[in-house]
Amino acid sequence: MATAPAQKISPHVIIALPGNEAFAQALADAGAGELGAIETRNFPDGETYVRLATDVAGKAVLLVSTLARPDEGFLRLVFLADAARSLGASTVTLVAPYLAYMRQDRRFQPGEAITSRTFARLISSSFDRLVTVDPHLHRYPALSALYEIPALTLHAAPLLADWIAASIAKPLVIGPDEESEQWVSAIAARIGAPHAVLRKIRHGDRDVEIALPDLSQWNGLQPVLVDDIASSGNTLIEAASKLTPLGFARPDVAVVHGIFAGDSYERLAPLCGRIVSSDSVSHPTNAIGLSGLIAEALAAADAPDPELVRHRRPPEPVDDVERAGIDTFPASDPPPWTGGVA
Ligand SMILES: O=P(O)(O)OC[C@H]1O[C@@H](O)[C@H](O)[C@@H]1O
Repeated sequence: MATAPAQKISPHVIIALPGNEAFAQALADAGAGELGAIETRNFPDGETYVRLATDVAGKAVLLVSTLARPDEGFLRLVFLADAARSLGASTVTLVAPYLAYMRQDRRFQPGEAITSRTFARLISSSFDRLVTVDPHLHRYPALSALYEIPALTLHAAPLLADWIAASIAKPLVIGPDEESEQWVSAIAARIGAPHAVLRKIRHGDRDVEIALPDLSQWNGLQPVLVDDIASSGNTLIEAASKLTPLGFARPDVAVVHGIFAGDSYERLAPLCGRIVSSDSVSHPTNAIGLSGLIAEALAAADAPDPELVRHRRPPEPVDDVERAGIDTFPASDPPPWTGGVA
């Protein structure tokens, strides 16, 4: 998998949330720090148990968790962040290669929750810093408009561009909607290829309509659809299905966040040539590694950061009972409350 090289070593403790072990390992391999360990499970009543199995006192902790299915692991994430803080971590950074809850960014219907705001507030109250890649900034100009903590916003467009340049002869870079103009123009400029942007009308969560401008001047080029997210996949499916009747070859697809919910990948694949994604969300299409990009950005950000210092909450007093519980029982000898809540 292609990935950008890291420049410097950062002394972080990298802790993977379940399902993020490969990404955390890649971050460690890219020089972002050393892996730490956790123990986590569910009590019989469904509540979440977490334990930091690595000493984090005085250390800068990276909690690595893609947020592709945020509702499933959110409590575990904030429990771990809180545990790290209360056990004396110097900073707790959320590394979320895919950042969830960015698309409900206004009230589309009366009475709706603007979940992007609520989610940002919850994350901001648990972490000192956020690192993410291509968050879906549509109506927000930047994450700072939403998040109360410093946020490193990284961009995968150069990596996607390099994949296209290395893999596709004579590409025509196509964005499926106006929002994608920002990525496709940057990618096309980097590789010296033409680009076009389609028009999308969204009728519902899974219902989109795509209209094409006149693309006849590009006949003979290999279309490559580029987007930030494939969720229901219907944006890409609609776009791909409109191109071949015009005489284009089946388009290749390069997407940053390949969520590919449900059977979307199975429905999209027959319409396309190659489909690749970054490893922000684990999926068989992963071909573009983000760990080097993130490790490099973290190393740069480790230079003294007045913003981070200003936002950092004071260390919390360590709870004696909690420390006794952690210190008294070795990992092989679980504490007496292991069986669940009395
Ligand atoms: O059509 P699906 O895959 O559900 O949703 C992804 C699309 O919806 C937009 O917000 C994204 O930028 C992308 O174009």
